[in-house]
Amino acid sequence: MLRPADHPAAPTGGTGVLLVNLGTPDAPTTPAVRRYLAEFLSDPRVVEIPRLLWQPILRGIVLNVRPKKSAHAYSQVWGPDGSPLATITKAQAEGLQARLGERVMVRWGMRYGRPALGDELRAMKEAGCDRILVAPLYPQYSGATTATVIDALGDTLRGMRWQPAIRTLPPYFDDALHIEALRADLSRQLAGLSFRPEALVLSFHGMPERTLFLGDPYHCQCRKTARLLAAALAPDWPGLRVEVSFQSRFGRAKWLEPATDDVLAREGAAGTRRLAIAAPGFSADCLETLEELAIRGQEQFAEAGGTDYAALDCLNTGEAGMAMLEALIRRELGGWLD
Ligand SMILES: C=CC1=C(C)c2cc3[nH]c(cc4nc(cc5[nH]c(cc1n2)c(C)c5CCC(=O)O)C(CCC(=O)O)=C4C)c(C)c3C=C
Ligand SMILES: [Fe+2]
Ligand SMILES: [Fe+2]
Repeated sequence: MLRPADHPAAPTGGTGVLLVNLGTPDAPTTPAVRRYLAEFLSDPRVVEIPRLLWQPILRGIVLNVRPKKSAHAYSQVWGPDGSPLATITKAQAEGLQARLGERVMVRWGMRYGRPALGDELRAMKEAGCDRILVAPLYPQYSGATTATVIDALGDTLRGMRWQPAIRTLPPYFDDALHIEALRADLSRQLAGLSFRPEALVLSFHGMPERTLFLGDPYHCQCRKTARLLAAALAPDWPGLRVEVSFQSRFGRAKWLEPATDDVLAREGAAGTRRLAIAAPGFSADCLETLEELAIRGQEQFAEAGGTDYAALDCLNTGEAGMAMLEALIRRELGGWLD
């Protein structure tokens, strides 16, 4: 038994911020994507089909078919430092560290794959953080994203004898700071295009439609972000028509509509020739924006008759997005910064 004098000297008194995003494979290869999808798609928050029914489908079909297709898609967007989602999230953490200064420790972690958010949280506690703000980088709340980060956080805390105090960043879908960051960043990008778009499509990640009827606020929060952003853009972009769509459908169930690929085809068929698309639900560019919107979206719109197409960047590490992140986090840290 330890006497007080023998007690290991644990550093204390520190404040930490842990940025969390979804996660991504370690490599754009079929085995790495299979490992990642096995973890991601086994989360009952993500696929809400009873385990005994879903696991045989996942192991017997999905994980034999999808990883090869997805690995090809990842290989088209993979950068010199790895997956864009990981590279950008890391750069956001470094940028935030520089903005907040050395009194706060900023780290980043992923819900699925590496670096695992639980490992990061434990490392922060061991380094002396006894107050930690966990910030899921999802502007809109959904059970499949925000809630599952909090679940994993709870699992990690359950394994700790001496837990840090925890705060979590609330969803910021309608926060004036967020809408202003999106307005400023998208305006800057629209002004830099070589053409003037007739329409701006705001594409959000989809969800099974039944989650809306079960009370998940995701759909309404996406709609509200879009409505506020459209109103904020209107003075500088008169006549720019703003449309909302939902991308990345998965499986056979009905997903939120309208689907992004249908909207692009419909716009082209209706005579729209110049179109821009943005993804205000994603805090960092990733497979879903760089491959699905920038590459496949362009093909879909061109096939439908469109001539000019631009997939705009997410907030990433731009000034508008980083200033927003700093302000949201300073506000949430409040007295922890004193
Ligand atoms: C049932 C399946 C899925 C649900 C529900 C879902 C919700 C959801 N996802 C994001 C954000 C991202 N998803 C990303 C990739 C991705 N999503 C699914 C499936 C569901 N997502 C799959 C199978 C994949 C992997 C790629 C593929 O095989 O198509 C990503 C990008 C990850 C990356 O590595 O770049 C993000 C980000 C949200 C916000 C959301 C619900 C609101
Ligand atoms: Fe997804
Ligand atoms: Fe809604």
